[in-house]
Amino acid sequence: MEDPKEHPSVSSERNGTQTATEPTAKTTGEAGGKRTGKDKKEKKKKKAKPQRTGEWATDIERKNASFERYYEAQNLFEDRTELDLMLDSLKRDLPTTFRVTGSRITANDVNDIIRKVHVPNLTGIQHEGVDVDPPRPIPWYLGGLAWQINVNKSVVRKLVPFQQMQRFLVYETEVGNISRQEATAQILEAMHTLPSGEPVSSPSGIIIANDSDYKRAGLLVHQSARLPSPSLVVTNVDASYYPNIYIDNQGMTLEFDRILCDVPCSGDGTMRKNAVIWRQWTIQGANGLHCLQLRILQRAMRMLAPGGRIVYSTCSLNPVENEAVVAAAIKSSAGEYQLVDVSNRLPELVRRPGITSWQVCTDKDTMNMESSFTAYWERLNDKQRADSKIVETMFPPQEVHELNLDRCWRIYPHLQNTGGFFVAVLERSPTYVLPPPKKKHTKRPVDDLANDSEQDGERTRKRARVDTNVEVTLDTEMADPTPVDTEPGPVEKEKKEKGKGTYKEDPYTYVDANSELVTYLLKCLQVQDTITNARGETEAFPRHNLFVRNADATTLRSVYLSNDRVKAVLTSNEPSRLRFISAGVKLAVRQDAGARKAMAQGGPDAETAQKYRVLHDSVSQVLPFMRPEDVIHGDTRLLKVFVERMYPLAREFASPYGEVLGRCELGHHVLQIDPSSADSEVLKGGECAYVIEVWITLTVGQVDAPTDIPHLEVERVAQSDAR
Ligand SMILES: C[S@@+](CC[C@H](N)C(=O)[O-])C[C@H]1O[C@@H](n2cnc3c(N)ncnc32)[C@H](O)[C@@H]1O
Repeated sequence: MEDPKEHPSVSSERNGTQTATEPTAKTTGEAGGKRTGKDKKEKKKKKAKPQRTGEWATDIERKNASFERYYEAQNLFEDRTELDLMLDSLKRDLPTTFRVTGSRITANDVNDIIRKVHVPNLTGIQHEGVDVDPPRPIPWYLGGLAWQINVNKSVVRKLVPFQQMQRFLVYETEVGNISRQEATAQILEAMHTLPSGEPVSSPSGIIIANDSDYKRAGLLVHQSARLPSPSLVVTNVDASYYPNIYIDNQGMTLEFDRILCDVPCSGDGTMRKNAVIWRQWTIQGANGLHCLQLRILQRAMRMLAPGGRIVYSTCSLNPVENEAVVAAAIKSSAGEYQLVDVSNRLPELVRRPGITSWQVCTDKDTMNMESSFTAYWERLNDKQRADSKIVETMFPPQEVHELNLDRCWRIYPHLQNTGGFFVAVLERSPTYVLPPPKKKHTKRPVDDLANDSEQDGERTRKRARVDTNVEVTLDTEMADPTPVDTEPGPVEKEKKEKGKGTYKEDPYTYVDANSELVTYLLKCLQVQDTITNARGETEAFPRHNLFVRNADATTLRSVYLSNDRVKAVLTSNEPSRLRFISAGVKLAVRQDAGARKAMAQGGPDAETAQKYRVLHDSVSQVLPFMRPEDVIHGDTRLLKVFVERMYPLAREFASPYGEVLGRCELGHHVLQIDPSSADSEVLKGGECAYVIEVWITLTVGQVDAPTDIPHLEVERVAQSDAR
């Protein structure tokens, strides 16, 4: 369920031998011939400057005889013609889909702009005499917040209204209001949304997002930066050996209420957008992932709380990666886990039930397909058995009909013009009693981690009932399908080595909540210690959850904020065991420039200049704790100046804002803009106020100012990161 463009592994870094954009010998006419110096230069140039991913798709032949034979043998459909429909669909480009991010207070406003401006603009137009389909809401997606554009990219490029919408999408994606499908981001959004639909800026739960690939883990940080959250921790470990996560120093471990195992897979369901998979798909690749997928799922099963749920998903249609994994995992749980009947969920999403009979390809050369492990095993000699990479769990187990595999969802591309997916929901019995805890291990080297899972978390764990909203995602994108019957090549080896790299992240150091530094910081941010919230309860600003990313918390440069649960995890675990990559949200940064300038110029505010500035994305963390009179209220004229000017001078704002900003103390301020003041009908209808942070400082003479300003005049200048 991921965006291929975000997947470095499908482009040149994936196989390290031939990039998707490299011309093949066939297309360059090089086959057999000697390369000239010019050819080599050309090739080097092309290598150095790869085309954007996505553009290569059209060059790839969408054919793979082994793939087609493999799926023919699976008998997925009653009628052979349906298989043809599926294969045909896999050969077509995937329509563009996106969703408006649900928890953002702007979600309805952004959706309204799509509905009221872009859809009408794109309705009733034609391209080369053919009607062009306007964007349509995806019927099964909640709240009408997901959209599909069924128009070919080449057409989009030619039609002005589509170009306009494209620009809108790019911009809104950049600021986080629109998202290509990313599971982690969606879970984060869900955590930031109350059941009533109301957004919540500081949920009490924790989400741990993990990827064993360092770059991909970095991508998780990057993607989540669009929805900064004090609840998020990103880790970089092998999910099949995920270490126990302690939440105190007594050995109490975290149990998750929900786990998403979006496991590495062969990705054959993504062929519509990653056409390169047509070329790369091999049976060894798919078979080779089965054991890792099973280990990841089984590790997740041991980290789940009684009554909790796991979603196991792949973007593959291969039963060996899907039903076989789920069946083996349930079987191994000795009745503790079962598949959940989710047939009443998302009724408009067309899908088929999981299957109970499938074939395993036991010989890649002959494409020999078998349905019984016993029959396969019996015909092997000892040497063949020792070398065999085919394992019993790949086959349908004897009790296949008792496992409710029909509760799994198979989402086929031809049913609703989508990619191919597999989804299963597993539940741990609520009555399962965890074994007593074992003493906590501290400061163990990273390589020891396997023990946590293999010798087993179960025996080591103390029962820790933490409340709801504890979630983890144990992976991300399609991994390299390492062939099962070959040694890993140099690229795989290098990747494995990289994964084991030394942990070199900055430490997470919580700041003394009662220190003068924290008091000063909160004063600069105009944060009150306590407020009475909308429910009439007294709520304290979580000053005890402020941390810095260095060992010495006596000077605060960048200040981060987490919630209590994230703090418990960060402070109870050796960072190198869990390999924390990022946690919480960056709240504020020290910005002495304004103060220094004021001092240097002897300006009137030299004494009072504030030093901390809240980051735009964290305004929602401080706003509820600000006194209403400290928030500057305005209309869209105020907003317009910020949109048009990088460093507007106070007097460039129309009255009364020029005067208001001119009187403000230097430093951090928050502006709240009432949308009903907008000129545009669409903006006017918006439900939410625009809130932006503004930093007021002094400027000397002309930064970007009208020429009538005397050169050395000291003036107030306002700036917002929200631009
Ligand atoms: C299907 S993707 C998940 C996509 C992700 N949910 C998203 O929305 O972006 C699988 C990911 O698993 C990662 N991976 C592969 N092997 C892993 C392992 N042993 N442990 C953790 N992650 C792994 C890959 O790097 C890849 O990013």
